[in-house]
Amino acid sequence: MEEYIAKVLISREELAKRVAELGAEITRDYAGKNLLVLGILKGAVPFMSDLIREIRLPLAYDFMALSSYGASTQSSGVVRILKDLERSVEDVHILITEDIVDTGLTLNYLIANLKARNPLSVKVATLLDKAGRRKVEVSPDYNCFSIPDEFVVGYGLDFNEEYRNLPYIGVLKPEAYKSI
Ligand SMILES: O=P(O)(O)OC[C@H]1O[C@H](OP(=O)(O)OP(=O)(O)O)[C@H](O)[C@@H]1O
Ligand code: HPA
Ligand SMILES: [Mg+2]
Repeated sequence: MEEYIAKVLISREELAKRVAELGAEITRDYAGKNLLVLGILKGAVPFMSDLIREIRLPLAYDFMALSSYGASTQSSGVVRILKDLERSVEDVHILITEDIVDTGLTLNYLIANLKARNPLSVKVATLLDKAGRRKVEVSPDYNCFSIPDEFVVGYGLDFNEEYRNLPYIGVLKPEAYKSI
């Protein structure tokens, strides 16, 4: 699997350190609040799983699965909900966890959709922010790492469903794209 990794962008140790810092910040900000951590399947799973164990507060967590509409590889901004929340959110502060904010189209849709359900608040924690690719104005409230416009994999991020289980964030070699 790792023969296709050109370089390690963020090491396992750097990930753990930064996720712990973010967890401490969220612990301070949400003390005394009814917190629902929302994981966006599938990429957010490793980040969310590590982050919730660094948040030293009572919390609930749930998941949503979203899909960009249509067969195009270019996201259209129209998003379908494949799996929704299990209960109403009017009494909770929602913290969305994402692996990456890229064009921002997914998050833009999701925030509007959640706000329409009248939660106490909606904020976003992302592992990676690729701000150079933004198509809509959306900025995460918490971000672990800002990254350049390179296609990254690992720690939840996939290429064609592979590489999600790498324990670090890596950049793919061009051969990886050509081999499929
Ligand atoms: O800012 P955007 O351009 O909208 O891109 C970001 C979204 O794309 C990825 O999800 P993907 O659809 O690949 O699903 P996955 O998490 O199952 O890999 C990622 O996990 C974000 O949800
Ligand atoms: O760089 C990326 N890698 C994997 N999935 C992604 N989804 C948006 N950007 C990326
Ligand atoms: Mg993906």
